[in-house]
Amino acid sequence: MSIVIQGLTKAFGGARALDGVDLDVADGEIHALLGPNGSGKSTLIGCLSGRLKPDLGSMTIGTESVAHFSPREAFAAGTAVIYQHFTLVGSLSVADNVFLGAELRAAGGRIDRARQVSVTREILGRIGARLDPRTPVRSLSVGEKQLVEIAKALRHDPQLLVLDEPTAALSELEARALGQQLRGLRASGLAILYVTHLLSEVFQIADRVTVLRDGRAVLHREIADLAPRDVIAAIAPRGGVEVARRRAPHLADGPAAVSLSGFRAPGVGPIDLTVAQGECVGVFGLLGSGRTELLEGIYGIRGETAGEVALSGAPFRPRSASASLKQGLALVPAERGRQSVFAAMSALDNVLLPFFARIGRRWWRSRRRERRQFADTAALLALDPPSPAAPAATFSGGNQQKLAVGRWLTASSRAQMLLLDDPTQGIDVGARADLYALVRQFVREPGRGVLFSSSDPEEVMALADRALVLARGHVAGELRGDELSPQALLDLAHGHAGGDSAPPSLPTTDRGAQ
Ligand SMILES: Nc1ncnc2c1ncn2[C@@H]1O[C@H](COP(=O)(O)OP(=O)(O)OP(=O)(O)O)[C@@H](O)[C@H]1O
Repeated sequence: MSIVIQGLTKAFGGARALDGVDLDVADGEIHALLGPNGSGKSTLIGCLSGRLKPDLGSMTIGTESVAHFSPREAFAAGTAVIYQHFTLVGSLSVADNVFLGAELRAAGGRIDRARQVSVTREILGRIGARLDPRTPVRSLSVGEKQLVEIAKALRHDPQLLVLDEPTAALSELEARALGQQLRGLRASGLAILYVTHLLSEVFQIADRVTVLRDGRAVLHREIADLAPRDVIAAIAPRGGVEVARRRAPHLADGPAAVSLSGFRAPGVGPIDLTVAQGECVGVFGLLGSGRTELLEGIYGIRGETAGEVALSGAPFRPRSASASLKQGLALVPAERGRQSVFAAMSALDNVLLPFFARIGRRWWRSRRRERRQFADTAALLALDPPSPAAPAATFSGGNQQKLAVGRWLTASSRAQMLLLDDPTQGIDVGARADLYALVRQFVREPGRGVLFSSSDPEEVMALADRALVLARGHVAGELRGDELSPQALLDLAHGHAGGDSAPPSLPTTDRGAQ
């Protein structure tokens, strides 16, 4: 048994993020760790990596059993963690990144670049990655950077490799390739703990699964003995999003909430598109298809745009976030951490931010009303913890995303046209269903429209009335009514015109089917 965790307990203030968790990962096993947002997954990784000190319990890696690790001890014991956010230096080569801080030196103290390149090539070969170790990291795709992170971890011959939502930013093909590489590593005897929200991945690559809820392990079983619905039931007893659950599309023929004609922004266009009032339109595309560029272009934060845009019939020129907000056009960007959540501000301030913009610098604020508004949003989104005063930084990743999206869906929202870029990244299956319901409720109010982007066909199926498919910055097609299916979305996104020329084995997507 390579790693055994027993009775791991960790509280923040009075709240137990981990409450007596037992978990073991065998050599040569891929063990999936799932659970709703805020269930303790990152806390558990923090304890394994030495970033956090558990209050109780023990961790045994190999033969060494400890109550807590320092980061250095965790590393020495053979734990390597790969986070969602890369730790690479763009200006350095792949090999220099792999050896950063632990350079190989030739006699005389000079860095032995030739040896670094050959060792890196050998490690990359081990995971089947065809990458030149001399390439600067900045010119690599997201998927390739992920491989460099893995190579960097493997250089230290870890016993346990922990991956924290590794496919969140990957395209479908990259995610599939990563799956294969991990299977290769499993065959070499490595223990792998794989944190994800995507059930499709779990069923494709994991041997066993542990589900955490409220800091406790509520399911711990061989994957072969489970069906997806068993795992969903463990994560979200109230009910999660099921595969291709399709609502009746709203066939909007009312006035336009937003219309684009010959619209171009850097990396995308020309696009002709109308989102009618009352309509929720999905922009589907793989990574690099131009979906983020389109949304940010309309919002006015992508540099020069061309073509015509109208908001509720009135001509509009995208130029800045503040100008857009004034016109009732709001964007929730894809990278919440960097762009839209104010880490040091309280949860309440984060959610009610648009409302404050409206009342400006007025001295008067009704704390009671604010708290009520916050409580409504928190309840609707199952925010965990639902505490208004807690700084956003103390919320789990998925709960921060709820703050970012929830702020525009509150009763106080002044947004009429909402642009949502990959809105459920990092959000668990239960909260995802809540969020979809809220977006639909938002768009039912008079005059409103939603344009969202996604790389998950199931998300488009669940949320969109109609879908625009982008590929390489251009419109590959539009799907509505019965034409809209996961296969049709993927076919168009991959540049296949018809269903009979489908790309090989399609169940995987970069966000996965739920
Ligand atoms: N530094 C901190 N201070 C206070 N509370 C914290 C801190 N870090 C985590 N928590 C709380 O601990 C609980 C577990 O959070 P954790 O980040 O481990 O969840 P998670 O399962 O990784 O969630 P997600 O799927 O959203 O990433 C949450 O209630 C969170 O708010």
